Amino acid sequence: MLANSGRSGKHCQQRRPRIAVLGYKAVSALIHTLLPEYGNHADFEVHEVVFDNALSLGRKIEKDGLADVILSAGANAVILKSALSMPVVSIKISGYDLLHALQRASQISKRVGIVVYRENIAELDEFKDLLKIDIVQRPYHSIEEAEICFQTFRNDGYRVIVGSSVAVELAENAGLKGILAYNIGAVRDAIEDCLQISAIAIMQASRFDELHNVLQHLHEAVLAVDHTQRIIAINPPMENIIGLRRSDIIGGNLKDVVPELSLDRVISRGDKETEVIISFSDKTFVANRIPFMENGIVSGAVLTLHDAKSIQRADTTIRSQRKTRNLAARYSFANISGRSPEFLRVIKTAERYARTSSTILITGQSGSGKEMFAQAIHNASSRQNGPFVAINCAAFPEALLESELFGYEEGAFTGSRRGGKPGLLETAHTGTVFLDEIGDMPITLQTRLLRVLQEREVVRIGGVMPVGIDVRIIAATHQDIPERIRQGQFRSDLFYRLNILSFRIPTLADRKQDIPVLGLSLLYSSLRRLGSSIPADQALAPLLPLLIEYSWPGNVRELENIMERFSVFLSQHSDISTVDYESFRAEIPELNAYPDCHSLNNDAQYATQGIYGQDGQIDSEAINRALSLAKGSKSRAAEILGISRTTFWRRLKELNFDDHLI
Ligand SMILES: Nc1ncnc2c1ncn2[C@@H]1O[C@H](COP(=O)(O)OP(=O)(O)OP(=O)(O)O)[C@@H](O)[C@H]1O
Repeated sequence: MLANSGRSGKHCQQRRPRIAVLGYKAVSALIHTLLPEYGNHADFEVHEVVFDNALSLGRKIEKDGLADVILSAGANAVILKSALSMPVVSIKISGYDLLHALQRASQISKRVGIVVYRENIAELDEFKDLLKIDIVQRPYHSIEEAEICFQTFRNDGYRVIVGSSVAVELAENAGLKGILAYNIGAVRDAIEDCLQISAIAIMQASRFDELHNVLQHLHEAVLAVDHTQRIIAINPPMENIIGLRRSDIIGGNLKDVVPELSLDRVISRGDKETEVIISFSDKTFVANRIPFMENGIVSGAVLTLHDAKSIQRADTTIRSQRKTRNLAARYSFANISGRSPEFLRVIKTAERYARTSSTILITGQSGSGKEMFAQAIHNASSRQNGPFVAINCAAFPEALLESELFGYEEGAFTGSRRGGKPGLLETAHTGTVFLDEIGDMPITLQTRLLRVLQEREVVRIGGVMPVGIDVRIIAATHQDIPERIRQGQFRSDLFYRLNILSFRIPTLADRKQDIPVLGLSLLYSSLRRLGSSIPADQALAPLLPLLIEYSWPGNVRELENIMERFSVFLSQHSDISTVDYESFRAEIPELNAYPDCHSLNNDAQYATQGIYGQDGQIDSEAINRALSLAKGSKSRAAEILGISRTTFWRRLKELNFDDHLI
């Protein structure tokens, strides 16, 4: 039997089984007899206690984990088994033992009393006839009751009784002969049971230790219970959430320690519950409750808790990282063309702002380059590796703009996507949000946006849980916001929040000096895209006077448009000398508003030599042409030629222009 006791397993070798014996004198005497046989296989702690003392000691042993199993007998065993959840092995009175004890008793007297705890032994009547003795059974429930019982036996003339170790002790106290009902064989069997149970307990404990070690390194909060909801493992994040130390709650029952987190349902049903939203100590968690099975029976359950906010954040980060490529800003400051002093000032300001993290408001007419600046700022900022998300607030109906910006939870409205959808503010986490045409944002959404700017948190439509976001806002508008505020169309508090840093991009009409350079770069890239080899500068020259005269209500975007149309027109020619400028001019009626322009075909001769003349320098012809286009205004003529006034004057001097002209 010993060989089968499970002590050969790998885990069992880690430590010896610990057996606590809680019995009375006769039991401890038997155990001591067996110690030479079992002392090498297990550590025995023998305590001589009964009833309440046995119970309180048993509780302590269980709580402090002082033994793997308790070995007991009679009343003690009954009491301990009903009160403890740790294993309690009782010494069983076998029929043979009893027969043996009764036979010994019959040699003293033919009238034998049997005193057992609570219940009568049913088989005794058969022994009566077999041994031809008179047997009387008396159950007892307390020491006092047992003492009275022995007095009665003595008064009734009994001389010998058979019973448990307590009974034997009390009988002898009452002047009777006590014979122990169990013999050494029963105790040996009980010790063998204890060794087997301990081996399993040790194996489990070592599994729990491994589990415990793994759990210590997890970020999520984990707690495991056995099938009775006794807490068998817990990790530090869960200790923090519950607010109790591992040593205080391990071994305790989850239902008593933290009833709110009870795993009753999963244990009784055996079904897992995943991603359940729960509230615990004023926080929202996503909980998973998973039962674990052994041989098809639920043997315990695991609870994991994730801070809902951190999940949302991780989700947002994953989503935004996944989309980064699509959400990347294309432009940097290097792509921004323009040399006019006022434009250079704007670029400098924007570059300075890029180094900060504050909200920026860019004003300027439509097409003046607001988004381009926003992208350049993002790319020059510390957020350059985060997403750049742009939305035009004037391009959506209010409800759609709201769901695009703030996102929504599943079921927030009819047709909402399963699992909900994050808004752009969430998607832009760690990056920049460009809110174009903010001046056109409906006032109700302005209120929501203001809250986001103040709290740095977004609540999805239909949701309750705020999600923390780290975004930089760059807003832009062509509207006169102070005027919108006066009209009650814009919240002044939002304006102050947005207007922390601001700059205005001048209109193209206000910086005509930039037209040659901008026109050239736009035409050049457009021709390249079409695969045309026509030289952009030569092709552009004849058109420049017209471009400079034009008022550009659509700003750079309009210039970009016209340059694109021009490049398509040019790409049909293989040689610049064959380009018919008059017919192109007919294609762009808006430019024809320019009153008394020259015939472009006459100017086309300049195209072959570029805007600055044959040798790349501005020659007298070019100057005459520019002066005539500018109706004699020298600063205007300099603008037409795309040079500064100083350069223009220097060139006039070099070319010995008439003094009156100078
Ligand atoms: N300084 C510049 N250099 C080169 N290209 C420019 C410049 N400014 C604007 N653009 C080009 O002009 C077009 C319009 O610019 P952008 O979209 O940035 O203007 P916007 O002010 O944001 O317009 P809207 O207010 O209508 O949205 C873009 O294609 C951009 O590439």
